[in-house]
Amino acid sequence: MTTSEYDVIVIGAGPVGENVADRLVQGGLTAAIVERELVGGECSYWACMPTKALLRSAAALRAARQLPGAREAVTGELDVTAVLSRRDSFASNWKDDGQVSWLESAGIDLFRGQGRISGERTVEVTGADGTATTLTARHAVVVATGSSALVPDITGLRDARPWTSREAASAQHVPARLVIIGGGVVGTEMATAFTALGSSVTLLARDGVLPQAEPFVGERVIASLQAAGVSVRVGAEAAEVRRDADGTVRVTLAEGGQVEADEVLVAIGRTPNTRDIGLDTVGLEPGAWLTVDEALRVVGAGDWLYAAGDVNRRVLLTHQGKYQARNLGDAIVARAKGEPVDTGAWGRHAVTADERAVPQVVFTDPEVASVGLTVAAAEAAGLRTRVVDYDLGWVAGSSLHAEGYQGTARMVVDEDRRVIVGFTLVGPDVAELVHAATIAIVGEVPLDRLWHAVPSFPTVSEVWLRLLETYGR
Ligand SMILES: Cc1cc2nc3c(=O)[nH]c(=O)nc-3n(C[C@H](O)[C@H](O)[C@H](O)COP(=O)(O)OP(=O)(O)OC[C@H]3O[C@@H](n4cnc5c(N)ncnc54)[C@H](O)[C@@H]3O)c2cc1C
Ligand SMILES: NC(=O)c1ccc[n+]([C@@H]2O[C@H](COP(=O)([O-])OP(=O)(O)OC[C@H]3O[C@@H](n4cnc5c(N)ncnc54)[C@H](O)[C@@H]3O)[C@@H](O)[C@H]2O)c1
Repeated sequence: MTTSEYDVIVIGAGPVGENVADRLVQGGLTAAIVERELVGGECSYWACMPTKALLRSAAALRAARQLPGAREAVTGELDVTAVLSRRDSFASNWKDDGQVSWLESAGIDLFRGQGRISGERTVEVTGADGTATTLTARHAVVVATGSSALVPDITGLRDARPWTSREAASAQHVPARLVIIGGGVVGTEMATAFTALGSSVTLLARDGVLPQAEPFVGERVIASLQAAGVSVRVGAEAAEVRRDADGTVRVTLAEGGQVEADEVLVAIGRTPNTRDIGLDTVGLEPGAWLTVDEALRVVGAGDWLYAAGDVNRRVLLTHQGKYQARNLGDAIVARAKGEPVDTGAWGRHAVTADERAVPQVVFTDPEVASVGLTVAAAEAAGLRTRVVDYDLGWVAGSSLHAEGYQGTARMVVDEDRRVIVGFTLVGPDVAELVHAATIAIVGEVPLDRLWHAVPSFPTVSEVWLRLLETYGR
């Protein structure tokens, strides 16, 4: 067994772990990172990147088909082999050489293997060949071990060899029939992708489609999925799953009836990767999400253990995890150097945006882009709100962008402060519009000042002016 000492040890080299380590080294500390699979984590190989690659070509084709002139030039169908091959390259063919080189260039030491906390400021790494290395940290240990797909206890499901998001994102063939359990982000994105790739898709959305979003979002996505041929079963619950000897999967529904498919994808949320990371050695419960305070310190574990990214359950998104990583990395550096740390609201080391301004884009057809609070969330937070909706199809830029453009924008205003606290867009290509709303919310820009932020004509962004006009001056 060998022992090495670093200022900080990071467990998990996903996007969050990598960014924490980078900030630490840029701040002058030494950092070791421990990874048991591929450097780059879920996002690079089985989540964000490959799924968006699966979706993008079909989206471009749809966009061309919505425009006279371009439409006539599209004479063929989606080339599924080319899409899968492009997806493979976006997943770096499931090899992490590029990310390993980046770690080297950033001055971060990589230890491959399962990392387990084995006491205060100590992490033991067990390599694939059984070799053990003990790492000790002068200042802190950061857990950034992420999350995995949650597979529920539905009778027969595990024996039916279900797909999780991993198998969907890395699929090497397109099943003729796909049944998806869960109407959330993974369920709707994968229904969009696989129906475009040629699968006959059934979506079992027990709790509705994208139920966390503004209600008009689910309505529009359901309509569009149905128009694309997806069978959307709102309220349907899978009670039993069986795979026949010939490979056919049969999902029996709680309300009666059966859906037959070639593959079943489970997309009902995530579970934290904390089962085997030595939490018991520091008095914490293995398998639980790690609860953190405003400084991202793990509650109940002393002042040396931090958790960032999916594993702390604050926000399960790459960009928000990386935001936590940057601010946490800088805070650890500041503490190590005896410099002041500011975790007060919007402070340099705070993660205030996690509560007030989380942007998310769902790459369905149409796209959904939102930031901040929904009306329901704003009211639950006790805010006196005014809601302004605008039909994106009425904006000159939208009608130029696509024939028969359909979409909606909603602005939620805190009436007491006259600032925007929530913004939701649904419509073709709205993804790139949401950052303006993020800036307005984070900057707490008063509505009176927003009248001076003039959107270019004729762009879809002119919806900002229309929303202000509808709100009134
Ligand atoms: C299908 C899908 C699509 C998604 N699309 C998007 C998207 O478009 N945009 C977006 O913002 N988010 C998206 N997400 C969410 C995003 O993938 C996660 O929020 C992000 O990956 C979290 O990063 P992380 O670093 O916290 O964890 P992870 O990416 O899960 O990385 C954790 C790393 O830790 C390693 N690890 C775990 N335990 C140990 C251990 N004991 N020892 C050593 N190593 C360990 C793992 O192998 C892994 O490499 C998507 C998620 C899914 C499932
Ligand atoms: N574009 C993106 O930003 C993107 C894309 C994919 C995933 N993600 C992230 O990955 C995470 C996981 O996505 P997800 O879709 O698995 O989770 P999710 O929480 O978005 O959706 C899961 C859905 O399944 C439903 N559900 C829960 N238990 C169920 C059960 N037993 N039977 C049927 N339905 C059930 C829930 O009500 C929910 O609507 C999300 O938190 C999301 O932020 C992000």
